[in-house]
Amino acid sequence: MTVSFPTLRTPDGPVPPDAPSWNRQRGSRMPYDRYRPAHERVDVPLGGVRTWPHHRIEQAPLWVPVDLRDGNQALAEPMDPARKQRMFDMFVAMGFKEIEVGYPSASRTDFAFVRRLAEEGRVPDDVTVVVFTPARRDLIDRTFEAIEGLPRTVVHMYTATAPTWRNVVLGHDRDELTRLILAGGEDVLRGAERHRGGEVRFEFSPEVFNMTEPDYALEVCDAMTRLWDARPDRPVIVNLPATVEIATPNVYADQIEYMHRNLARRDGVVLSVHPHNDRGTGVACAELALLAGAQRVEGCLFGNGERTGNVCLVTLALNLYTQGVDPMLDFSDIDEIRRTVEYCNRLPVHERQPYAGDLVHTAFSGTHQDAIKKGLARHDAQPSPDRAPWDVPYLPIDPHDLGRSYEAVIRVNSQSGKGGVAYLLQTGHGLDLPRRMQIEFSRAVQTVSDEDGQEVSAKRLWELFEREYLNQDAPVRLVSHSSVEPGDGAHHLTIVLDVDGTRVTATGTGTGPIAAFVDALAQAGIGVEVLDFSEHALSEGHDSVAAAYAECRVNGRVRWGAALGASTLNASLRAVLSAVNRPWSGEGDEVGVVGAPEVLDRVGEEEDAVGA
Ligand SMILES: CC(=O)SCCNC(=O)CCNC(=O)[C@H](O)C(C)(C)COP(=O)(O)OP(=O)(O)OC[C@H]1O[C@@H](n2cnc3c(N)ncnc32)[C@H](O)[C@@H]1OP(=O)(O)O
Ligand SMILES: CC(C)C(=O)C(=O)O
Ligand SMILES: [Mg+2]
Repeated sequence: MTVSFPTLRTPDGPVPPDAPSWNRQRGSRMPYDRYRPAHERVDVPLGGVRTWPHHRIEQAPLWVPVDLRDGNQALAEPMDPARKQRMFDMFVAMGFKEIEVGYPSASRTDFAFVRRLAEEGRVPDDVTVVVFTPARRDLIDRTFEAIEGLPRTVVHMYTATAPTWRNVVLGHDRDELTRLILAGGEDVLRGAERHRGGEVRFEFSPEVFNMTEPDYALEVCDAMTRLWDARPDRPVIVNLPATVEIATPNVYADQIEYMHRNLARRDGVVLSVHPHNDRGTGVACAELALLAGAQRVEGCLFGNGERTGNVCLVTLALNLYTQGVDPMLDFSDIDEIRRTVEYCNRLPVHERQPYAGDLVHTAFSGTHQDAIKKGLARHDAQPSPDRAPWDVPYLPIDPHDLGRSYEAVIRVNSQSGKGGVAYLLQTGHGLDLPRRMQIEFSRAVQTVSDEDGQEVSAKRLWELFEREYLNQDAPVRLVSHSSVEPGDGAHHLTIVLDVDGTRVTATGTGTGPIAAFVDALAQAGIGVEVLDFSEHALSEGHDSVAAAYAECRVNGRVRWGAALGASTLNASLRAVLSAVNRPWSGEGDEVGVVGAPEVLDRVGEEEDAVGA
């Protein structure tokens, strides 16, 4: 069936003449030619001489969350003071040492929040707050009013420097804009001289740095570090934003390396980056920028921020962590961090958000589940699993490290296989199903999930297991049994059965209790052959003591039975009956006599009877 989408036009332009035969894509009628490639919009420095591809990130940069300013200004409902305070306190608890707390000249709420930090002494001794201002005297003065009494502050001044902003927004050519920026810088200097209280340092951002001519960005930044007398003992932060992402991350890296190599007073400069995520590559930009010489990264938790957001600091820091580099931040309760950010921003964190989304440690698909189950089993077999090297397939990080349990790691739907099903029964109920039984049961589960198209919850999975194997309304039930071992190697077992409401007593003999049971069943007219058998004690915390599984041939059909029991013997006998009783479709399905059975009183030697 062809479905029509009336507003769409299947591309019907020519197939490019040089297209290979395996690619039949045609030209679209989208007006892509309205857009220009990055290399036509900005000069890209460093062609052929870049060094960043050869570097590695071996230590965490200085992380600076800008959620309380850049993130906040992007919210339909900006944070109220309580929300701001809660986020600030969380940043402190996580280990951030430099925190941008707002744009105090922008609103009364921002101003009041900074005042509260100052007046109530809420900034710990080792934390520096950053406040943001444009290069306008009235707003700079107001900014200094806000920080009066704060122990350590960075005053962060910004002005857009790219041609479109110069021409369209600010109406200044390069020289005029440099003068405006330097005038702002002087106002900041004066504010700092008059400032009563603790230390003030300076930060300058040429907004839209990534679209600014490299020589002009360099000229303006050098002018600012000269004006502010950048020195190693009182460094100036030069923050180079990709305010709107327009290029692949390698271009940003080239731009950062160019500045890193050419900035004057480099040892008096903290080189900072501030990527946004318009192309979805904010994280890549930040990482490549670190390779290129950046020392400080501004971003927001879970990537809040204007449009597609700021670079996500959680992803960046945990990317380092999974390389064995200390992120110098604490993520050991990622869900608490996520809840706090969701509360403050009134925005949900996506289920697929790296490291923190609800689904990111979850596997639905069968082969992934199988691999994870095997990987976790191997991992847990090591002496101290919590400290052991992590190498579990499909899980780039141990969810435990983030305060998560393994419970959500495996979830079952129609894409799942035996591994996931077995894992859930094992973790939820302590059952260790034999491999062929896993295969059999997962088919039953798949039939159900295929039919209703939905996820099979752990509760539903257990109901299915009970229905398949532990059914109490079965036609043949074991009422009682008593066994005797006279010492001649033989085992004698007397059983009382309830067969469709009729009591039947029978006695059997065999080399072990199961063989004797099978013999007794045969005497009672029930033919069954036990092909494989296993049992185990349930893991701690489960009420019953034993689980038993029996693979049986009944009426020429092979199927598994299972039972839980207060004793191993009880569970074992009822596991055999479970196989006898299980409903299945097909011909000649009644329970019937098949002659004297040959019984195996052993575990796991049979070849795969059900198929892999
Ligand atoms: C990439 C970024 O995130 S930059 C930060 C952006 N954040 C915000 O804007 C949030 C807070 N801002 C605000 O609340 C307001 O913009 C205020 C209170 C700061 C200023 O408000 P207003 O005085 O009404 O000015 P408005 O918002 O219209 O700003 C535009 C004016 O500032 C000028 N301007 C813009 N950026 C800068 C700058 N960095 N330095 C100096 N002047 C600037 C513009 O040229 C324009 O001037 P004009 O009115 O002479 O044409
Ligand atoms: C650092 C400032 C100017 C900013 O938020 C940006 O450019 O994105
Ligand atoms: Mg920004």
